[in-house]
Amino acid sequence: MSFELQASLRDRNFEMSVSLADGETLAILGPNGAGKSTLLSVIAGLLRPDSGRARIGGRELFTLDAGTHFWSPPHLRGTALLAQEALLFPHLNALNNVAFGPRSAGASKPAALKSAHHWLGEVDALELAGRKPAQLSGGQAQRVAVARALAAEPELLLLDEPMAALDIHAAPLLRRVLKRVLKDRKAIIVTHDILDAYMLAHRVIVVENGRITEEGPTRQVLERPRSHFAAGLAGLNLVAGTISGDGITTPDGRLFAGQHDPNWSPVPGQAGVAAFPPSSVSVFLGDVHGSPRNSFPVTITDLEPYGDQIRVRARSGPSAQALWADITPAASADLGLVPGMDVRFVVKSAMVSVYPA
Ligand SMILES: Nc1ncnc2c1ncn2[C@@H]1O[C@H](COP(=O)(O)OP(=O)(O)OP(=O)(O)O)[C@@H](O)[C@H]1O
Repeated sequence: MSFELQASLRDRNFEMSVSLADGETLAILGPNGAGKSTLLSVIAGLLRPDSGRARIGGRELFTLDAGTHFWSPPHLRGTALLAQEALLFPHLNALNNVAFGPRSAGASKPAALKSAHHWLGEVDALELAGRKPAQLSGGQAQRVAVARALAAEPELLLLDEPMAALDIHAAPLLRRVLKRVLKDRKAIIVTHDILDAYMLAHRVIVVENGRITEEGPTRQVLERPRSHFAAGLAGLNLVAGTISGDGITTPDGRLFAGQHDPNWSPVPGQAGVAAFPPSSVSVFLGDVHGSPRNSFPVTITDLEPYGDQIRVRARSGPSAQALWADITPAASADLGLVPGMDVRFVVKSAMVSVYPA
C-alpha cells in the first residue's frame, strides 16, 4: 500500500485505519460530526492523535506509540489540503497564488510562474491569472485553489467537501476538472454528494461515530449498501434481518422476499439485508389481501415533493425503522395521505435485492 494510516484520538472517540493504493481516489462519506474532517486533519498534520502511525510510500508521517514520538510537520508531509472555501492569499493575483508553493519550495521566480501557468491551464483558469481573489466567483476561486494545491506537487491530495460552498452551476465544472486532475493521483475526498463518489472515487469509506462502518468499491457500496447511511445516500430503503428462504426475516418476524445474486448461496440464519428503491413501494390503506409478504404497516411522518413524485416518509415497527415510498401526486391525493396516518407499504419482490450484511 502506498499510503497507510492508523490513528486514535480519545477526545473525539476516533479510531480508524485507512490505506490507499497508488493512483487511487478514496471518498469519505458520513453524517455530520462523524470524524471525516478529523481524519483529514490528522493526515495533514494539523491535529495530533493520541497514538497511531502513518506513512506515504517509504516516508514516515508520524509514529506515536509508547516508545516513539515522531511527528512530521505539515509542510514536510507531501500532502495538500483543499478546504470548502478557497482560502487564497487576498493580496496576490491567481497566478502568484499558484506560484507561491513552488516558490516556497525553492523554485526560481520564472520556474514558479511557468509551473503556475501550467496548473492554471489544467484547471481551465488561465484567463483568471491576473485577477485578485476578490474578483473571482466561488467556483473560479476554488479552481485556482486546486491549481495551487497541485503546484506544490503533493503525493496525497486531501479535499474537504470542495464543492460544498459552490452553487449548482459552478459545482459540475469543478467536478469535471477534479475528475481530470485526480486521474492517477492519490487523493482522499470528503463529500456529502453521491455524484462525487461515483465520478471521482474508486473506493468509498463510510464513517459513523469516529469508526469506519462500511468500505468497498464505490459501485458496490452505493448499489449494495450495508449501512443505513450509505443506503440513504444512494436513495434506497434498507431492511436488516436474517437470511431465510429467498429473502430475510426482520427482527419483528416479518418475511421479506427478494432476489439475490445467483452466484451467492444464502445460508439460513446468516445476517442479511434487503435494499429496494422507493419507487418499488406502493401505498395502501387498511389491510392488503392476497400478498401478505413484503408488506409493512407504517406511520407516515412526512410528505414532500420529489421530482414529479411525492416522497412519502414513514416509520415502521418497534424499532421505528425509516422507510420511504415515491408515488404520484394523484395517488397521494386519492389516498388522502397526511402525516400521522397509519398505512401499509407493499414492495414488489422483483425490485428487492437481498445480500449478506
Ligand atoms: N476543534 C474541535 N475540538 C474538539 N472536538 C472537535 C473539534 N472539531 C470537531 N470535534 C469533534 O470531533 C468529532 C468529529 O468531528 P469532525 O469535524 O471530524 O466531523 P465531520 O465528519 O467532518 O463532520 P461535518 O460533516 O459536520 O464536517 C465530533 O464529535 C466533533 O464534535
